Amino acid sequence: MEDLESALRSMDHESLVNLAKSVEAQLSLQSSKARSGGAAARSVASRMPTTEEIMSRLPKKKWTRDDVFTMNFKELKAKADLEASLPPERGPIIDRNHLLGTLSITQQALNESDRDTIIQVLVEWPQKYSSERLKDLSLINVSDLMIRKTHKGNYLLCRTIARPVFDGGIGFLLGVEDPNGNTAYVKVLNYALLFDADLVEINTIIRAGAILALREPSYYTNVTLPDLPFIKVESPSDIVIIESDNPMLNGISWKSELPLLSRISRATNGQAWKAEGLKDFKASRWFSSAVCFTNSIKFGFDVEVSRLNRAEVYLRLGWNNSALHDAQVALDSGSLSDELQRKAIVRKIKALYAMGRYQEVLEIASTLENDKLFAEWVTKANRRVEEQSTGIYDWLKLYKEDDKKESFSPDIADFTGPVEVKKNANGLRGTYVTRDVKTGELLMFHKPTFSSFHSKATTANDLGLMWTSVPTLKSAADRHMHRLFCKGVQRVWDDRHMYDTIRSLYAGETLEEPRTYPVPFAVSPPLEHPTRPSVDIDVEYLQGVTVLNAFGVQDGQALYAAPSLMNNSCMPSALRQFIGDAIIVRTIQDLEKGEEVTLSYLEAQVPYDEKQFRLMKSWRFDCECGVCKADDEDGYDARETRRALSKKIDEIGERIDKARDPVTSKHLATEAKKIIDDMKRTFHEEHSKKADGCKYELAKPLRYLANALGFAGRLASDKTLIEESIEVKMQSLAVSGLKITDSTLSGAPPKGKLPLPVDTRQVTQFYVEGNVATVLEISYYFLVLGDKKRAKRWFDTAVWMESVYSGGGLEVLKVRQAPSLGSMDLSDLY
Ligand SMILES: C[S@@+](CC[C@H](N)C(=O)[O-])C[C@H]1O[C@@H](n2cnc3c(N)ncnc32)[C@H](O)[C@@H]1O
Repeated sequence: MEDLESALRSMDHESLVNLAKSVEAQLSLQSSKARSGGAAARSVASRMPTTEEIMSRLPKKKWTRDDVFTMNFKELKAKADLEASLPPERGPIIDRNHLLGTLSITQQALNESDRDTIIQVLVEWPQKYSSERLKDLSLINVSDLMIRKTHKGNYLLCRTIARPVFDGGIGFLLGVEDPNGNTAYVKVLNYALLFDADLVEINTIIRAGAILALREPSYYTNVTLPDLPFIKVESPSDIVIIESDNPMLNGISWKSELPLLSRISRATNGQAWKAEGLKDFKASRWFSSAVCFTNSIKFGFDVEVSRLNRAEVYLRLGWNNSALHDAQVALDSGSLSDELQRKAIVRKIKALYAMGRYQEVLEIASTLENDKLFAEWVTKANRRVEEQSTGIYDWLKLYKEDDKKESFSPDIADFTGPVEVKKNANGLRGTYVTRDVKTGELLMFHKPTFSSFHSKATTANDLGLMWTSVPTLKSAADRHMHRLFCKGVQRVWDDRHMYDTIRSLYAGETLEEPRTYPVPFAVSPPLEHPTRPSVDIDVEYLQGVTVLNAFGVQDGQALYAAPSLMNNSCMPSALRQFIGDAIIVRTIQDLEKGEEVTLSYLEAQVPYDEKQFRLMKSWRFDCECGVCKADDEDGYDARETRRALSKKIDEIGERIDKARDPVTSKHLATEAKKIIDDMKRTFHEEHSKKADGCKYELAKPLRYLANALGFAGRLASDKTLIEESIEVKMQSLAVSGLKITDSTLSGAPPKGKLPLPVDTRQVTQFYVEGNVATVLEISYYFLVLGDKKRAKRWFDTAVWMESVYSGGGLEVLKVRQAPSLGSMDLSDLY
């Protein structure tokens, strides 16, 4: 801090007070009025309005794309467009002390911020990134910078004059100078790899005195501090950290002296860099550890060991391509001892395995099968090869592990079934089956492209985030989506093919058209240096893809490539589920070759108006599936009545769950029945026909009613009530999309081997755990009634349903339906 402190000391009292005021002004302004990304703000916690609140402001409204666009973004976009239309102008000369003082005070304010502090970030339009090679750009200086201009064809060479300040949100604030000693203020946004870093790591990557080349920099006015315009670096690939011995510095001399602190490097020889690398490795500072080992390699110290160490660090960062390369170079050196050679082979295998190149793992490991470790790799890789080609997995083991572990990432090979991506007649791209498939067929089981578990997120550095992205037309009141995007930056860092794949996913209506999916395979070169990504990262596109395609998984969020290409239907043909952070997509109805595979983006029970609003707001389309059309035709007033009745029955449901005697249960059943009858009247006559019987909002109320009837029936040994309960349970399944072919309650079932009492060409549209439980309850009630045959048929139906949903059958049913099975003795049936 010496440099900042001495700068502050050199200012007189009045300038200090003014400086403090201006920074405060900047901070408080940002709390009430969002500003361009990356600055701290003290403010009270605000929250996003609920759907009810939004809808109450605009009742009886069918949401259009324009409504949603207008709400927040039109004005912001107009402002950004206006700013962009003004001519560039020369900025003021920046006073070094003012810059250093601002950085220092900002750091102080951040240190003193409490947990309630929320950073408001407004991501403006468009975010820039350069795709020109540094060597094709020509040098400019600070005095050449023009405000409101992106300096195409140029790079700015500069070095930092203070430690970077992480603003707690999405940016690092830097003070820099050019070789002439002229200073500039830089905001480096989206440098995701350092957001969870500690000071040691931050200062290793961008140390005070670091030389930077900023590719095609953009210069902006600072509205709150007009004498501090800033360079905004939005893509982490635009900031190139230059080593002091880089030939491009030949002939460059720096006019001003570096402050003392900046002259102190963390290490000055290879041995010391290696030791620092090991220190960082032990402290899980992977990124800076990779930089330290890169330095020890450069100094020629213990090169192959350092390279192998770096390979291990790369594996931890998910940079498998570069890890593979390092391990291979070490092996090719021919200088490894037996022990190091073994390490190199293991790292190579780990990298190949992580990339899904199981055949290559087998080729290497099978020649070393006498070694126990390699024999295990052979077993694992063989299993993965089989999974990849057959789609056969040990579901029972996976579900059990998922039950036990938090933040679980299963060790599986990705499987993709008979699907292809193509456009329909309206030009909408989607996923289609390439052959006839049966209900319950596995279409995809994929590990995430990148994921972020909430429980694993470190919050040591950052403050709350209120994030509004104009390009993606999205806002978020927490940092989970932003964290996922950061994982995306890390994921594409050393993987060109993955980056191309991201570019082929839909990023929203305001951004470029996605490229064709799937993309041809591209070999990625290994990282030249850990701080230099192999791709030019279009952060705006990556953000768009992340917010539009992310799936919520247990305890986090994840992005998957192929599953992002499925469109929505509220009568979906497939269902997605998760085991840990891996996604499973299965059909829930028989499909003919060429039919579309659709998922429901929202939960079944969401009422139409909320659904329409959420689909429009988040994905900007109006769903035209049968259920939505039928619900739309019911009319707003009928739907409003239905919503009010739904709320009412939820209250009765709570009382039903608490009831302990048959009289109360019977009484509640009568109340529930009346409300359900009223709800049924809110669906117009043709609704069933148009929506294939689906009336999702009735499912839960019917279950409440059935529970009340069943409870009363069992306690009072009243056969009629139990039968009534079975009947209502069947109705609750039917309104969820199950086609019941035998709803008889008594009498002789047909002779011979009986089919199930349901049409197995389609299962309920949603996997609500309650659905399988409901079928088990029907089975149990038949058992109570002494009808073992029907009990068995319905039990077999539950096993079939569970197999459709999970691929697992009876044993998986026992795991997933353990709570239901624990409360009913069905052991006679299996
Ligand atoms: C996750 S993507 C689905 C795949 C996308 N169609 C593509 O080409 O990559 C979500 C976007 O697809 C479009 N979409 C999904 N379901 C739709 C539907 N039922 N009708 C119209 N557009 C839909 C919307 O533009 C939505 O924002």
